[in-house]
Amino acid sequence: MLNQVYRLVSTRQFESQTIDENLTSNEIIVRPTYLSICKADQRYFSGNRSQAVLNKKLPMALIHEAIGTVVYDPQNKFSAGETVAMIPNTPSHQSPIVKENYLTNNHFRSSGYDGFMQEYVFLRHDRVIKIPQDFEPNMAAFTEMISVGVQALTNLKETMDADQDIIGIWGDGNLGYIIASLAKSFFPESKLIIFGRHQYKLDYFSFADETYLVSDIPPELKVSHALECTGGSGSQIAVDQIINHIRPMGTIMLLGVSENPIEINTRLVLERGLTLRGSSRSSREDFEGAINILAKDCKTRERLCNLIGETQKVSSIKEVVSFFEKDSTSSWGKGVMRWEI
Ligand SMILES: NC(=O)C1=CN([C@@H]2O[C@H](COP(=O)(O)OP(=O)(O)OC[C@H]3O[C@@H](n4cnc5c(N)ncnc54)[C@H](OP(=O)(O)O)[C@@H]3O)[C@@H](O)[C@H]2O)C=CC1
Ligand SMILES: O=C(CO)[C@H](O)[C@H](O)COP(=O)(O)O
Ligand SMILES: [Zn+2]
Repeated sequence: MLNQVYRLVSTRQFESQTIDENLTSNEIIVRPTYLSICKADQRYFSGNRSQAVLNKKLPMALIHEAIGTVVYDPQNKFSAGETVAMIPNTPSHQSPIVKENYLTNNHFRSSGYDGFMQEYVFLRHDRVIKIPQDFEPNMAAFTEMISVGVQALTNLKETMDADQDIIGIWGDGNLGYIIASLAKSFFPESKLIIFGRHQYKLDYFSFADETYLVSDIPPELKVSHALECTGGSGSQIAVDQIINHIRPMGTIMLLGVSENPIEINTRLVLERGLTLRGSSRSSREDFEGAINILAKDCKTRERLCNLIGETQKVSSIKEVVSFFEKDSTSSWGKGVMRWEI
């Protein structure tokens, strides 16, 4: 079957390429409908990766946050027209120890393998998951990012000590907001404090117990554990600040992506017995967890709808480029394309 794949070929330039695809019995065909842009997509689109990485990974279809409708399922596990979230990570084997999103020879769509900017997506059965009909589609489009939050909070719960008093989140943007929205499901008794750089963004976190501008944190304030959700150059400052505002033996979850290594004050990490744990991407189990939480808790669903930013129908490559440009300058929320190419 001939399929149009819309690949980024160079900075800010997409091309439609025709691929002849063969459906295997263990695969399903999905028509993408709502596609949500991640900061990782923006780094490729704007060329904010090393030339070596760009040479290695491009041309490549972007987008790893998307929902779609089932077109054909040879195993009839899904009916045509059903709405599904597509899981971007495709592991080639299982491990009793390593979670599927950390296995080495993974294929992660839009990171070396074609993402969801396609006419049709051919996926393994276990890489799609049903989305309840009452989920707002622009919010459901970023189920993957919500599943990343489930993975991070699950990892924190696995690693932290018995002190559950105060959970601190550094980062007042998309990832920080998602994790803050999920935190009460994981730590209902804990106090939630958000640390950000913009008061107008912190104002969205009205459900948190406290918020602070990072330029104005009381020196004596200490959190039990923290999640760093900043990335880029901000993460070095954030991690340094967390180390200075965390209790002994606290756990720091690292989620922000930086192009260059960051410096960490290891002397204080040792002195305070801190644990740093990386958390990246997510597994099918995290998608199931995210959907279960949202299906049961419409308040969290509504809260996450506050994260819907720019939305637009796109029916040409030109409109995709202009939407990426618009998203890159948007001050709040997730940009979501209604895919009509
Ligand atoms: N680990 C994973 O699996 C995933 C990682 N990510 C990564 O997470 C990072 C954040 O993504 P996203 O939330 O979408 O980005 P956003 O830009 O929406 O949010 C980041 C926010 O953190 C603020 N910030 C920067 N420095 C600090 C600091 N020192 N203390 C507190 N806040 C700070 C930023 O302010 P300002 O804009 O002024 O810098 C911005 O408002 C990115 O690097 C992204 O690639 C995203 C998805 C999954
Ligand atoms: O956004 C993410 C997951 O949702 C990851 O940070 C992203 O997949 C990292 O990929 P790359 O190394 O290609 O930037
Ligand atoms: Zn992402």
